[in-house]
Amino acid sequence: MLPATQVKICGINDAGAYDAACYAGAEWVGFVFYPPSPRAVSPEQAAALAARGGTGRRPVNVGLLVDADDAMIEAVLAEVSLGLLQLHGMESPERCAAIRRRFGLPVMKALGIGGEEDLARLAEYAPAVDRFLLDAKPPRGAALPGGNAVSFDWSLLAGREIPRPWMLAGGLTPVNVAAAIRAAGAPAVDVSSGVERVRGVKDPVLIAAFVAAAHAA
Ligand SMILES: O=C(O)c1ccccc1NCC(=O)[C@H](O)[C@H](O)COP(=O)(O)O
Repeated sequence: MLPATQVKICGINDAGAYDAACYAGAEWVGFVFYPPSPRAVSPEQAAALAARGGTGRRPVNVGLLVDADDAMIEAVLAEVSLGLLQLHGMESPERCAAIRRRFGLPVMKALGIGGEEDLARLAEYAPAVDRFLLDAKPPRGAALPGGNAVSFDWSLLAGREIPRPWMLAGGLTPVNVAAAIRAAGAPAVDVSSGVERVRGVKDPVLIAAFVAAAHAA
């Protein structure tokens, strides 16, 4: 039997969402350390959420950073234990490699995919990262570099050899995630807006529905 598609719930910022992700069996939870985001948490808030127990299997904690300097990463890691750093800004391959080296943690680089030219960047980044998050490009004028509920053409990834483990993101919802997994051949998926009814506020029912749909796909 093929392993189930793995799931990351991004932008966890309250206990109900954290518990729902654990209970549903999500493999990763993402904490956004980017103050302009409505989903942002402080390192202390993330630590308190990650310390919650008795809610099922514990997911891997992912720290989402946007062009963070070393001091910021140090401040986060001083408070919360992370298993993966998600770099969601304009970090170069050299910067990704430097972060991986300095902090000794696996790095996932987020790349916006709009066409073939974006897929060519995968080879540039592959030696410097452990995983890719393939997301939609932010719409023109968007306030955030991710988490914008926008999808891209999933068929761009069909049959493609991606040089690192990867997850699909961008505009996924409990309703479309199974189709997206099939179209892209995604081994893992990431969601933020699609499990919110109000921007920045996760809905436990939608989290459960999303994880169930992805695991069953
Ligand atoms: O979610 C945010 O607020 C955010 C802020 C800054 C950079 C990235 C951000 N989110 C990135 C994610 O990991 C999202 O899950 C991914 O872009 C998909 O988002 P969505 O389309 O909302 O599911």
